[in-house]
Amino acid sequence: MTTQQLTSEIRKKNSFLCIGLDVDLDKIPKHLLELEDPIFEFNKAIIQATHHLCVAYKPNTAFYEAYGLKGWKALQKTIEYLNDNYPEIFTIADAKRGDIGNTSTMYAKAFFEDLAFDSVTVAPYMGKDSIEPFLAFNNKHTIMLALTSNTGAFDFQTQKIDDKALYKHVLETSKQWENSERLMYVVGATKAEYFTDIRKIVPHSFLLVPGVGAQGGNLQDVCKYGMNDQVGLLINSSRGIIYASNDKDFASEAASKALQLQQEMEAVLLTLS
Ligand SMILES: O=c1ccn([C@@H]2O[C@H](COP(=O)(O)O)[C@@H](O)[C@H]2O)c(=O)[nH]1
Repeated sequence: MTTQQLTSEIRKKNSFLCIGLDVDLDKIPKHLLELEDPIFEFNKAIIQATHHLCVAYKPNTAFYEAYGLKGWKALQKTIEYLNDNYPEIFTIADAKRGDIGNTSTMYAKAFFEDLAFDSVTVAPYMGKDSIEPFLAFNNKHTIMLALTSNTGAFDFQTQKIDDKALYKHVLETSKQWENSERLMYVVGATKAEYFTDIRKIVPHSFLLVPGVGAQGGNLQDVCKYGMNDQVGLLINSSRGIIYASNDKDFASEAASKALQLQQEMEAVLLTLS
């Protein structure tokens, strides 16, 4: 999917919501556990109830890898279900990969070719030759951690090298890499006060913004400081939506939570036009 297609979907749905599919078998409704593939059945019900309210889904691969082969199969079925039924929806494998070049190429093949995700998250720590193999894939997007939502972000990311915060070095340096127009960046919603500086470095890039909902990030502040003239934001909520209820009404309750966020987004978008 191209960024133009993503932007047009945002305009069509008046939404830049990304729903995180972080499935924890201890948190999903008990009646699903009797089914052959509870993880996929949970995802399918959430997707059916919310697809008209969001433009992206983001399974975090940790929640699938934790269940071994059956978890990986559920991830595969989920992405196939999305691509077959909702090809207009942007898909993100939140896997935070990155390694020496030949290994990164295999990670990229796993997520872009085998699983056919539109994008994958990567960690910048190993530098240019660990990320360029992902960027080599046409019409795919590589979403690099810039300033994360957790408190540990202050351990390294905001520390200064030559009087400049490390996350700024990450943003500036990555812009020089081959096919850097295929990069997007992760910036936590809990770091709203940093968005103005970040937009000075990457004014046109899409930012994936986790941390709204369960982590307490503020949607209005993120929009105020992080939005560009193409919107340029994908705001993620996982637990705040998918675990709105752990009873038989889980999908409709998830849809209610997604609707609240979509309506807030629509109100923001109206002020732009
Ligand atoms: O800085 C980051 C990077 C990734 N995440 C991931 O996003 C979701 C957030 O889930 P919530 O339940 O909405 O808090 C989860 O998969 C994280 O691993 C992040 O939170 N912060």
